Amino acid sequence: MSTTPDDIDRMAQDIVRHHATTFAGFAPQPTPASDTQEPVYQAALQACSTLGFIAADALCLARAWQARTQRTGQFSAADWPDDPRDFGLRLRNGPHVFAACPMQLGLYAVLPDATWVQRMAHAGVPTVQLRFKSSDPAAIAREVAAAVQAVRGTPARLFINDHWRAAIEAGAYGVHLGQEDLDALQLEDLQTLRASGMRLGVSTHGYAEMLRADALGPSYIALGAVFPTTLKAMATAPQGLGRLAAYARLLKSYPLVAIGGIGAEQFAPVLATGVGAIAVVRALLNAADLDAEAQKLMELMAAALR
Ligand SMILES: Cc1ncc(COP(=O)(O)OP(=O)(O)O)c(N)n1
Ligand SMILES: Cc1ncsc1CCOP(=O)(O)O
Ligand SMILES: [Mg+2]
Repeated sequence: MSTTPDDIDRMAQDIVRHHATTFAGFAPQPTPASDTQEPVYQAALQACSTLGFIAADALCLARAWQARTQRTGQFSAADWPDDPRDFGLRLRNGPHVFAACPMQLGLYAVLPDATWVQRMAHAGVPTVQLRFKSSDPAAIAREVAAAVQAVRGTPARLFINDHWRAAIEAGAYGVHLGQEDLDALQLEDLQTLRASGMRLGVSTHGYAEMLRADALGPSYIALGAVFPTTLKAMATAPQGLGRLAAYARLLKSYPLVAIGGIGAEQFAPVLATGVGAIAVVRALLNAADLDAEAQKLMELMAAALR
């Protein structure tokens, strides 16, 4: 007996009913055109769009729902897909595998200059990032070299945001690149970066970007923005804790970093999703007593990961 459009609607409604609470707060999105007649795929595409996933992410989820149904021989509306096999993830088995970093990067301070990097590394923050926004090559080289010097003698791992050539030059621990940064990279650049032994962290904001990141075999994957942030204009809505938990289940074999709008009050619920690190900007930069705030955030992290 063939599946009718009403059957597909019923399956989609069943998915939405099971997951509406977890993924509450997102405006329904238009359902993208389906490139297959497969009923599970169509139902999942419709449901995930209703739940507010953007087209690129709803398509990934529909493929995964369909792949799992095929793999297990059973359609389940109740279980959100979170098996890497159903998404075709490579999990660091692909051709571009970057050097490993610890699963728990801990408190991750994203900082505007080398002076800040020095202060936070000496306060004991385990992971720091120089996020120095400049297009002046001499200023970039100077600041990156100063940041590398600033962490000397401390155990802090230093990631350089954006400026990957300067990071290689100065001998940083790793680099952090976003989706637009990846767009600007040639294959040879990726090869150069990997061959340098630098760790690579990649920003993601949903399923399609997570799949793109996974194909590179990065050292860690950043997930955000979890909550609204005023620090950076985001192209995607704040993802919230429900999505963050689903992303963390799917990517549990990677070191994961949550970022965006996270302050002390959110540390426990964010860490409960399974991520091993929280990246913060304003929570540190706006603190009245910087060193005390860094200690407090590190203690919150240790308590939650204990
Ligand atoms: C840990 C971490 N996560 C995300 C970002 C953002 O990177 P990107 O999307 O490239 O944006 P810019 O920071 O370059 O404006 C980050 N820097 N660090
Ligand atoms: C750089 C960046 N990328 C995603 S959110 C963000 C800013 C996070 O800043 P804050 O912790 O102050 O919200
Ligand atoms: Mg960037």
